[in-house]
Amino acid sequence: MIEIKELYKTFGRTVALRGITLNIPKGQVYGFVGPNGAGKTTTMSIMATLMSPTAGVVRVGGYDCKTQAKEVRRLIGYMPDFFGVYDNLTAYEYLDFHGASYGLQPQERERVILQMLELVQLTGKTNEYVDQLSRGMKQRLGLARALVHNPQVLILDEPASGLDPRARIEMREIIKTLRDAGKTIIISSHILPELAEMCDTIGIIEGGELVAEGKVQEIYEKMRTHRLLRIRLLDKHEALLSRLHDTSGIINAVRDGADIMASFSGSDAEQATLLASLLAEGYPLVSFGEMKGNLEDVFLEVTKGGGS
Ligand SMILES: Nc1ncnc2c1ncn2[C@@H]1O[C@H](COP(=O)(O)OP(=O)(O)OP(=O)(O)O)[C@@H](O)[C@H]1O
Repeated sequence: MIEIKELYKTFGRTVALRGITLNIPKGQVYGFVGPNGAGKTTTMSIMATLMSPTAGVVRVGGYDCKTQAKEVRRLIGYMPDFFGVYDNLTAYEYLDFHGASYGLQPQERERVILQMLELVQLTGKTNEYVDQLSRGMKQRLGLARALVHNPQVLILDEPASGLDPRARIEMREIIKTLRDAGKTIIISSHILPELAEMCDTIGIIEGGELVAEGKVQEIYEKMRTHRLLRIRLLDKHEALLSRLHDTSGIINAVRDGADIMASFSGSDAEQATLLASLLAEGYPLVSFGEMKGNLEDVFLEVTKGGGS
């Protein structure tokens, strides 16, 4: 449904995108993850036909975002990361204005707007002024706006940013409903564990490049350069620490209460050998296990030193 090929974008001397290539099949939820300035907004703006690429091609539903912008716009709903100021417009009027700009006839518009307000749980705020809504409500209204013309593809730029935990959960639930309705969704965020739960595929972008892509677990496996071991023992902690510091493959080892945490760059076989040796050497081990990281750990590892 979305095809990005060798996408480059420069702003003067700043190279914002350096050859991004990705494909998003119909009905998929794709999470775009990266630090500030990585290029998420730039990529999404190009998809939304608001910006032209310097080089490369972006197609939505087979239409070229640069040369067939009108066709692309019919297919997409875009929710930018900033919500503009709309003095003196109620939530209803705001959606009515956008519905009209998509050419929806008054009767149809009314039906769709009421349906959208219900979807984003703003039915009770129909006649409230937009500027008086909370940030979470404004974000939901922005989502309703993006949906007014029933687009097949949704491009959501950090829809949960600045929201409190409860508002984030509400936004996530709405996005799940849209996913279940078969929309193709591309969503960017810094809220990594939430993306992991919602998305089929995650793309990690840094410095204008896609540095990893795949299912959450695949990325984790692919990008992991070392594993974190948690070793619990009855005593001999200091002895084990110095033993580990002299062990090849151990990058670092620290004490954490009754446990020792060690980062280890060896293979499964080397890990098995280490465990067997420690037992043979008489360390009173209670447990020896590998800690599974979440997407946040992967992200930090992948993008270390980048962004902010
Ligand atoms: N209009 C512009 N003019 C000049 N430079 C720009 C412009 N838009 C973006 N950039 C630069 O392009 C790079 C990518 O920015 P972009 O906004 O796409 O990142 P992002 O991943 O969306 O970051 P954030 O999470 O902060 O929104 C940054 O270095 C940014 O400063």
